[in-house]
Amino acid sequence: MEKPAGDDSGLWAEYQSGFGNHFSSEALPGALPTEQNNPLLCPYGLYAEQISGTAFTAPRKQNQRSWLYRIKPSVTHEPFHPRVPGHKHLVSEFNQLTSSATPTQLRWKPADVPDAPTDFIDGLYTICGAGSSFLRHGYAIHMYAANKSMEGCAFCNADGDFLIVPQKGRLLITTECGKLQVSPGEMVVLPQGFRFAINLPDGPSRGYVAEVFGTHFQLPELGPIGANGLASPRDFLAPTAWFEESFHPGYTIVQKFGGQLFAAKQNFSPFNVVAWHGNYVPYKYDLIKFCPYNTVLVDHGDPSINTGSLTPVLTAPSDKLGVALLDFVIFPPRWLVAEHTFRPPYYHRNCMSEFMGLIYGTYEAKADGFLPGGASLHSCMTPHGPDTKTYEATIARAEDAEPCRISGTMAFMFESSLVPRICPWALESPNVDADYYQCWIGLKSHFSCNGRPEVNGSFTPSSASCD
Ligand SMILES: O=C(O)Cc1cc(O)ccc1O
Ligand SMILES: [Fe+2]
Repeated sequence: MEKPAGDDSGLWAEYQSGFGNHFSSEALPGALPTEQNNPLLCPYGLYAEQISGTAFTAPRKQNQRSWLYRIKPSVTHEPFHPRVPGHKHLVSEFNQLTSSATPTQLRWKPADVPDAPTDFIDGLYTICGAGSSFLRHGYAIHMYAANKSMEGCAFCNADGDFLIVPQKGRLLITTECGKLQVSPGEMVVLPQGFRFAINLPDGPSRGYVAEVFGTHFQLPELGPIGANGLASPRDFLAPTAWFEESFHPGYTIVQKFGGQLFAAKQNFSPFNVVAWHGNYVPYKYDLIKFCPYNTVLVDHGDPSINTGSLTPVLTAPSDKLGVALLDFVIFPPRWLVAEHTFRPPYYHRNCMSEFMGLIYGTYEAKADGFLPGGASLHSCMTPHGPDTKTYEATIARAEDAEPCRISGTMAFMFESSLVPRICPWALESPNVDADYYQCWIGLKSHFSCNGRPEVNGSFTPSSASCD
């Protein structure tokens, strides 16, 4: 049970801990049928309803479904119609009509939260992505900037799972399984199909969203690390049953279906699930609980689970062994101890594409310009690495690098094997940092044919060749 920080109104949400568990929860005693899933008459006169997150026939290890026992079934609504007003900035199919590709390094300054009343749905906008929600393969990366709670409506994403990373402002999320309070520094997964409503108790709010089509997030394998470390299953928190019975004329279900919003009216709250059980559930995780593993002698390990400073919290797998559709990776506070090693991220080109965001603090590879709430995108094989200031400062103190602690920072990466296409409004945004490339242009040659590289002195280009 957790008390919301800064909230003296009492407990807002109660949780159950674990990842991938078969949870069960009831808000009224005896509301959960215990002998079978689908009794002829459910306790309290409830309706039984299943939500399936995988095909019925998916292997048992991957199979995800939950049984919801509710006052009225979710089918009790008028027909869906395209929502008016529509939403022009959501994409779930990435092709030449919706988005474009560029290999250039991209960086965005933090977006301002709009002054006009904007809720989570209207404040959501797609940055980039790959594949198609219709074909059940791919992902979209969105951001949101909003200032007001959703009122009289619930959102349902038929396209994929949302992994939300708030950067500013708490999210009070009511779901069919119960409530979740998510603060900056935490993340939350709202799986495909669940209805939810987001309240913004702190007003101006913004953050990042990864959406995966056709698969779900799972914990990565630990390999030689052993049975413990990285994100611990018990630190994942799922809601407990919570319901309201309200006559609510004009309540709207807003369904994202193929990137388009549809609306359907009903006269009651969809948060009418009195009891539920199953392993298909929303959940949250506090990133500071992550237990990173890292280099203890030399070199900057590869950004992989075993050796990197870069360790996936969650991974959405592709069909290729060891290759992610989308990894969620964090760069948490930790000790750097490597000897005679360039400790920041190395310069690199990667067949995977890297979208990064910063929740708070500064990121070790960028002395300037990568700000909390901002973002960067380095697509497949696009070169990138530390900016000039970081490089020069690192080699200037190379001789006496003591163990040091990176503190007060939380950066993250959505890393994918599918190459993203970028939405036009993201490319044309006034927040695009047109001078991003300048952060590397100043990297000068330290090359010297004759011995040790010149580090602090001035460098004179030489026409001599070394052989
Ligand atoms: O590009 C980045 O900053 C992310 C990153 C960090 C790191 O430590 C190694 C590789 C990598 O892509
Ligand atoms: Fe990188």
